[in-house]
Amino acid sequence: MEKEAMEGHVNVMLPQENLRSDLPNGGIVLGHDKEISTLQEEISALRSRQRHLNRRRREALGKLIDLKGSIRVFCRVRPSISTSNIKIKSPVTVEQENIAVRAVGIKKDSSVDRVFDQESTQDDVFHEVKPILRSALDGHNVCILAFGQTGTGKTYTMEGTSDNLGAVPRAIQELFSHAAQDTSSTYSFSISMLEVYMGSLRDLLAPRQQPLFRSIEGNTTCNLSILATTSGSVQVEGLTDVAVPDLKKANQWYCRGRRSRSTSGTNVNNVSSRSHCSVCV
Ligand SMILES: Nc1ncnc2c1ncn2[C@@H]1O[C@H](COP(=O)(O)OP(=O)(O)OP(=O)(O)O)[C@@H](O)[C@H]1O
Repeated sequence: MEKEAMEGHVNVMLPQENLRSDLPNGGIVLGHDKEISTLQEEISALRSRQRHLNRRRREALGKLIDLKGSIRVFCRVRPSISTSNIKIKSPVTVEQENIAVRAVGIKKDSSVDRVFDQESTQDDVFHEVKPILRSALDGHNVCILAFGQTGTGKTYTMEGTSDNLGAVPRAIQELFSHAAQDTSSTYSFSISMLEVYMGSLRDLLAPRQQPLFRSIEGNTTCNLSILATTSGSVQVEGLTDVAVPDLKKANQWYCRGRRSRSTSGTNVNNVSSRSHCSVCV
């Protein structure tokens, strides 16, 4: 059984004589010793190959990001919310990388990396987010930011609904699932959540102040400052940074942030692994 497991892992075919259990004079022990040392060599060779391939994959991903640009802009068009049965011609024309909006006789064209039309699904959006998560797991800082005026679908895209999850819960699941599969590295995650609203930053994970009235939610930290460190990275002063040991905990923190979020404004979430890799929404 043990042997089966080892063979399954490194895919090594052993000579038939090593498998015999009736060899005289300690033949079994000697045979297995040889077997173990062969397997150990195979394992260390495979590990070093895996390290080499990982390095090459990271380099390739880095080049891809350089080619595509480290900032990618997507545009998602929300389906029109009709209050009557009258069909109104959509003012928006969508192509793969272009979007044109016509209003009061004026046409405005914009080019972005990818346009998601009215029929686009949460899966379509998350498909574009996935490579960024790979980058985060490799130790790079990444940021996904939803921006738009009220009612344009930021919350829907980022949070989604319980039966149609958005980018953030999917990203958290994806990060933890990759980390669980990768037995060659150790990952540590922390999560912080920020809301940018009316020009100020709010830490959604900071302990609440006692509300004055039961019906009024206590305020969390407001007007946090964004600072640049001497190394050029950006940090938010006094931000609660919560270590997240597992997916369950990550979801708990995420839900806590969600509950405290106001109905309008941009949500910023931050999931980090190993060094400072982050996903902001
Ligand atoms: N792609 C979509 N498909 C279906 N419904 C959508 C989509 N995008 C947004 N909606 C719906 O449109 C409404 C407004 O969306 P949402 O609350 O996400 O906007 P928002 O940008 O977060 O607004 P606010 O800034 O006010 O919080 C919601 O009822 C949401 O379910």
